[in-house]
Amino acid sequence: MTATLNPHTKTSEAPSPSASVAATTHAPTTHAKLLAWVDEVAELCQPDSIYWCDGSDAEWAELTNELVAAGTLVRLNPAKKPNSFWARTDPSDVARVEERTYICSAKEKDAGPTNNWMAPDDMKRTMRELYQGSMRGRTMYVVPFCMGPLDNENPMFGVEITDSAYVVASMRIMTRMGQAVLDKLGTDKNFVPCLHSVGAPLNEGQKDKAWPCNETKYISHFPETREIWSYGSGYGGNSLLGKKCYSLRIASAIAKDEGWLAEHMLILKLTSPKQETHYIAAAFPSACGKTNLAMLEPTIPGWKVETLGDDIAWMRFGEDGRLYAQNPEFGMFGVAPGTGWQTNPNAMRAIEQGNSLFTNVALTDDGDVWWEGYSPKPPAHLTDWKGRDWTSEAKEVSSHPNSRFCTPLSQVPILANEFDSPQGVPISAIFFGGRRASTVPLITESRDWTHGVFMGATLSSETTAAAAGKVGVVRRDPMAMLPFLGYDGGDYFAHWLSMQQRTEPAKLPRIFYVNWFRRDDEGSFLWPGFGENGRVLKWAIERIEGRAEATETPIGNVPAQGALDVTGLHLTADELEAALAVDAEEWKDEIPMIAEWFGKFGSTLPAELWTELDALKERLNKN
Ligand SMILES: Nc1nc2c(ncn2[C@@H]2O[C@H](COP(=O)(O)OP(=O)(O)OP(=O)(O)O)[C@@H](O)[C@H]2O)c(=O)[nH]1
Ligand SMILES: O=C([O-])CC(=O)C(=O)O
Ligand SMILES: [Mn+2]
Repeated sequence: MTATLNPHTKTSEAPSPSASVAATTHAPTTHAKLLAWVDEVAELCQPDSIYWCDGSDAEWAELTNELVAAGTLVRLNPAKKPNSFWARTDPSDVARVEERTYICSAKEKDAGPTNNWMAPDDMKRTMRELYQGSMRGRTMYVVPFCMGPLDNENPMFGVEITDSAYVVASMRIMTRMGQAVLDKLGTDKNFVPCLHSVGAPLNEGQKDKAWPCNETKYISHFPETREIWSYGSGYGGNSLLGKKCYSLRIASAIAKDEGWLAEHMLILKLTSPKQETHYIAAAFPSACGKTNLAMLEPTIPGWKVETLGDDIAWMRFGEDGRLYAQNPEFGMFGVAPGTGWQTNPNAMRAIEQGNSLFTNVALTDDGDVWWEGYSPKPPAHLTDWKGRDWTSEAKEVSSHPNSRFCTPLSQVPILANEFDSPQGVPISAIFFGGRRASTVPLITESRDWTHGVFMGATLSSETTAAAAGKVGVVRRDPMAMLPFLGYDGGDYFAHWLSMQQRTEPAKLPRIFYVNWFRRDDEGSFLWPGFGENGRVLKWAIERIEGRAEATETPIGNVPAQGALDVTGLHLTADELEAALAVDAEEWKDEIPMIAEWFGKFGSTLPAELWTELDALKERLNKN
């Protein structure tokens, strides 16, 4: 193993070793396939050295020290945020790049109409050229990781090779990683190879940038061979390959083959004052409230939420025929702006304990972080996410709208004990939700599973800063998976519908559609959201328990008058009515948009969904 992790400390007179030799000589594994792959990548990318990550505290300390020395990280004041760091990216590398994300299935039709596609051989040829020598002057890190608990019956292994120490540090927070994973991998277990390079080789003596990246970016997935190749970006969803790339895009393809679901969902445990417990999974598009709902502090007395996951759920059938969910992740990569003591106190409590990376937020003069919504008033002076002086007079916000905190889930004070359970937790309800200023009511209950799948398949939301591109444009985002589907969307809907054949339909979770983001004519949110969303969870659970009243509408069941608990809430009757309203005219306007959306999928769109659309149309016209 190389003594130092940092290529920057390499003296210029030291000759570059032949990397491929180093790969196997000191490897802490005898897994032949893994060794061969590491050799192959080293030969292609030509790093100066190879380092196998063990996941230890000492390694974390060394990595972060070196990132501080390189100017990528700034150590925060330990009295404010112990063992934590501030990172600023290149201003061009701040979010997922959906335009540059590819599903390289063997056949184009298998990627479906919502994904970019290139033939696997063509993509590999293109990317091999880019990877050629792309790690020159750098260390190549080998990061063995596992998505989900290591004691799962079939642990889901991955190995990420990266030339970014920032990625290694982030992967240590986000996944179970290091020597324990290598040990479990043994000599021949399967793993998903994940190759990542920032695409910024260093010539002899060339000074590195604090945030190396490349204008050319590719985030490529090979669903049949279960491989991920990423190039050019160091940012979150583009570079932490265990997250969206593996746990959603590749896992969704695996799940389809094996009869389970890999979804963009939070998982929470809800306990009523009567000590009834229910587990709820909820899919909202990026930056639409998953982390917040997962950690909610209900305002209604006696109700309790505990967290299991804030972004991804893998759901498999248990022996009892119910769907059991597990969070494959180990950390949070949460949206910073808007996270504060008023909105998400549990996230703040987790962050306070430190051991975190903060990316593209602002830095205070006493070495703490700040972002819009962190506290009601900003400090007098900040260093903004671009490294400039910032005061409240500044025209721009201090933190990028997609700035993030990366924090261990173990620090969430309300983490449920079942978090590590290899069985997962049985899901009672699934919520689909989006960010819609109009049309979509606070909560609607589906009529049955097929109707619930229709709700998910037609889910729409305004785009957010979580992806590069325009913000605030309404688009269809089926099951909040539009950017994360590893195969054809029509086949995906069919897979969802097929759950009814895999168990007794009564055992499936009840599906609801929610919208925290409806606005009045002045543009203010109609519903206070955050902790008040506990009231909506309560109604859903009481529906399942058969205790709450609903009114049937053309789009599904909404809370009957008085059924939603609004005790103590400062909301006028008009405001409540507006939040819950189903406006048939607005919904009639949705019909052609849904028809156009469904039309995109051609023959793979299940006929049941067209039938649902026809039935909705009919109900609206009768209205
Ligand atoms: N008005 C309103 N805003 C909310 C609510 N819940 C979350 N938000 C805001 O929505 C933004 C994103 O919330 P998150 O909970 O981080 O979203 P997410 O779905 O976890 O996002 P990703 O991590 O990108 O997948 C933040 O600015 C929140 O403050 C709500 O109930 N009402
Ligand atoms: O993947 C990312 O970069 C961040 C994230 O959680 C999302 O966009 O949903
Ligand atoms: Mn989140």
